Amino acid sequence: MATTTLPRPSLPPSGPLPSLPIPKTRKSSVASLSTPTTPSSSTGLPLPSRSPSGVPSRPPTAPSKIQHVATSSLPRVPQPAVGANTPRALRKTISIGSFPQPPKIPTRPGSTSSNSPISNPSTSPALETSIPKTPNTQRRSASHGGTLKRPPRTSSRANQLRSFTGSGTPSLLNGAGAPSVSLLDLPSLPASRASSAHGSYSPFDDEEDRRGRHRSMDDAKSETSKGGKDKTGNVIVSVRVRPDAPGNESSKSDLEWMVDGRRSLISYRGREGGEYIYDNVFAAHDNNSKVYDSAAKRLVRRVMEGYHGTVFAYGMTGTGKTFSMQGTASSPGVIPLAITDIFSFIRETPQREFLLRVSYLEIYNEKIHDLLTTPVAGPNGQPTQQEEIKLREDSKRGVYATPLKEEIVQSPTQLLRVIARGDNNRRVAGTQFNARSSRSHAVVQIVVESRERAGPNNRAPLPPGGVRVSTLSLIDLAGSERAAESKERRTEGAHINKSLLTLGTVISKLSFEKDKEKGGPNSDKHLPYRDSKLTRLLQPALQGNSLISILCTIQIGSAGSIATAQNHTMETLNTMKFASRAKNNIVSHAKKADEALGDPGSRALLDRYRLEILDLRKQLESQSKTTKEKEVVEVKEENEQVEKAREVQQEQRHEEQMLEMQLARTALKERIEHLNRLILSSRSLGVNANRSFSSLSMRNGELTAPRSARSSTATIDASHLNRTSSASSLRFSRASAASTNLIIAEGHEGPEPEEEDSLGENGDGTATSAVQVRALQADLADKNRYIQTLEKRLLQARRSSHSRVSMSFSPRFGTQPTSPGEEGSSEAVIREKDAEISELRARLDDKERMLSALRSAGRRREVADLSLDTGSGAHNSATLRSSQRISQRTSSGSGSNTSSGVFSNAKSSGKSTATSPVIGTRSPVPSTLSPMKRGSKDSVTRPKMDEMTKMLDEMITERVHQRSTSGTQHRVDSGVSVKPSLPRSRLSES
Ligand SMILES: Nc1ncnc2c1ncn2[C@@H]1O[C@H](COP(=O)(O)OP(=O)(O)OP(=O)(O)O)[C@@H](O)[C@H]1O
Repeated sequence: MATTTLPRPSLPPSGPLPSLPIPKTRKSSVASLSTPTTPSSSTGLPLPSRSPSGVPSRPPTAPSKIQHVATSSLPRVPQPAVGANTPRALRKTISIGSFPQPPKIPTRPGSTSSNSPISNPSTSPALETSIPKTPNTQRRSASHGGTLKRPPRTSSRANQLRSFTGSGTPSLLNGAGAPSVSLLDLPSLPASRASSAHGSYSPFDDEEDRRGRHRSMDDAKSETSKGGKDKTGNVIVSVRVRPDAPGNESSKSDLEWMVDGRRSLISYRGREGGEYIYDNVFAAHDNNSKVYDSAAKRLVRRVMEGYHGTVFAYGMTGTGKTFSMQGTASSPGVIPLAITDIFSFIRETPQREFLLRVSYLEIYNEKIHDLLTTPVAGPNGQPTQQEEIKLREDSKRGVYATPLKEEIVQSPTQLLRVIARGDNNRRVAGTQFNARSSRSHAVVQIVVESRERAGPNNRAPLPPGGVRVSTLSLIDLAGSERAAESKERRTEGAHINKSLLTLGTVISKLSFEKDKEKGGPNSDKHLPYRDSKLTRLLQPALQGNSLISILCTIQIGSAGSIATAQNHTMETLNTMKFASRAKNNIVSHAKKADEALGDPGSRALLDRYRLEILDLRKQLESQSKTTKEKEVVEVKEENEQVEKAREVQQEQRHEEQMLEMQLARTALKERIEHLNRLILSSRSLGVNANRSFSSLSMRNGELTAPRSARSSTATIDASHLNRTSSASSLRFSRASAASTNLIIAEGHEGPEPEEEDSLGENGDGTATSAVQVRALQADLADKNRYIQTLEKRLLQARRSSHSRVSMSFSPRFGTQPTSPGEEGSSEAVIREKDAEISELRARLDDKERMLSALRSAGRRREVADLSLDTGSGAHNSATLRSSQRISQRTSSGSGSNTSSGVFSNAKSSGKSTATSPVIGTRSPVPSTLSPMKRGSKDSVTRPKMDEMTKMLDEMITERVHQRSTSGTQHRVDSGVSVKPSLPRSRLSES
């Protein structure tokens, strides 16, 4: 027979999640939820009545009756007392309605309920000898021809296989058990039919389910009142009969079986025949939905409420275990329907929050494989070996496989996909009995975490109450099978059989546990959980920590051949016995899982995630806070920086401005001081040595003679008209005008320095000083104005180079100081001014020298005059002096109007009618001097005067020539317009 092993897809493995825990609270009590079961009552299952030899008894005439009785109207038949010593007599059933009520089954020989009409295969004397052999012994026997007798053929197959719908027999699964005993009979939340994945639910089912439950409970009550069987309650054992393959002829053996689903009874009339009553019996036509509803639905709901639950399918290969657990698209099995219910429950329980994680493993050839982890291809292309998964045990988690991948799921579809992925990875192969036989035990574990949802007013970090963690294990066992043809199949089969045998053995020996509790003779018997991975993994459940639902699948059809029929019968009987032992021996003390209170180290992801979420939220908040603060700080800093920069800029600008101002002020002050110094020295020079020439002033950059000086000069001129030649005066005037830019009238006879001095010294000295002071003041005012003008120009020059100067002085920009050229322009102006001042000083010096020369010439002339005018000239001189004094007095009193004073004085004397000697105009010879006098005087002194004048003229001309050259040069160089007060025409003349 060709066998194929489905290849596993090579997907990258994902990191394993924490392994699934299996709580191990073997000795926990469920007193609060269910009344303790006594050993006798815990055996609960009505088992087939057996003959003393151990062969189940069967009613000899039942089949013929069964087929004619309507199941709905079946009356209950009084239950015969069957005990260990009950004679092996088949219960005679006239009709289904006459089937007896399920008897109480004695748990062990000598038990108080040993009068149960149905004996326990594992404990009844009839089975004492056979049970140790089962299942392997029996299988071995069967494979060697079988030890079981062939049941007598009593009826036709059609009649025998007739099953009865409706559940007249009390069972835990269908809710018929005593409500106070079975957790699985506790009222559950109404089923959410609408949530069924494939619409397998219907209102009819609901109604039927309710009716069935009510009916069953009534039955249970009546049974209890009748002293009927007790049940373990938390363990549900169901048997499902697989329909025969279409086209198979019915064999005689088929007719020996009778399946009564309504009463959860299977009757076998062959050898070792009898009646087997379970919690549920599903006939061939029962669909997966019914199987789930009756065998697993309540268990799943209990799991959602916090109990651990285990559902597993057990049976011979090809009998429909996988079909029952997984189902098909049109008929979903226990696993998909459980998933649907899980999410329905979550939807119906808004007061709690849930977290689901799922793992999927298989035990293949006694090795555990993670079906959710896909092996990765190694360097040689071959898939790398998966890390070995081991079973571990600790007090908190019980027995668990590690490392095992767990996936958190959030929807039924997601969960179904995960499981489908695991199914794809499961090892299946074709065998003699199943084209797609599961070669491994597959365990789906769904861990349900739940906790009370926090109310809107709850401000605690975690919701009140802890996290409850429960586990739903859905196990599809590999089928027991006979030796296969291929070595691989044989090896697989050997492992499968071995593990199943161990499971059977453990379950068989579970009765010893009861003994232990009671201190019975078998209390020291060892339970070989560790003999197989399967039993080791199931240990917590088998020890009673979990609600258990066992679905045993059988096939009673002959499949066409006698050999097959024989084989089937033996296997079916073995399976049925296994189911009976499980029902009788497994005691579940399942209780709700404790709520782990906010333990971060606990395996409850809900708590860990909650705490992590809290932590992350805090981090996020602090981060966003920090970010905000940072942003604020950054903005602040930016603003501050901008503000600072602005302030710095402003400060720098201010500093620059201040510096500039300071510089300008300093420069101006210095300049003023310098100029003042210069002025002072110039004034002092003028006052002390050059009184007449110090009165030179500058108006608007032009050197002019102050009026006082002019007037005095005019006066002097007038007084000296008779003594100076017009030519020399003219020459002097021209020379001095050229050298000093004085505006002196052409033709004006130069002043008589001696006379002037004598006027000051010998005449009205006070008046002379006042005139000089005024002249100096005017001169000073002129100079100040000139300085102001210069300062203004300096300021303008500074302003024009403002930005460059700022840059040069700004430390921020680090630029170089102002270029020498720019600075030079200011300096040039200053230099120029200095030069001008120097020039002026030089001119003053010249004038001084000229004055000295004139004075000495005057003295010499005076000496000459004195020598000539002996006696006669004294009167004229005195008169002249007198008139000069008057004139001087008048001029000093009139101030600026000196000339007019002079003229008025001249008019009053009646000596002068000539034009006034206005400075700046050619002044005619004063008329005060008579021509005769002048002529006589000139004739005497002319040679001397001419000589002196000539000498002076030469000196002045030379000097003027030098100065004019240098002055012109200066003016050209500096560009400063120092206009000569003399008109150009006159200058050119000079
Ligand atoms: N109740 C049923 N109704 C219809 N078909 C069924 C039923 N039970 C089983 N079958 C069919 O029988 C065949 C074998 O069933 P399945 O593979 O579920 O057996 P198994 O017990 O899982 O076998 P194995 O132990 O070898 O895996 C399948 O084709 C399945 O569809």
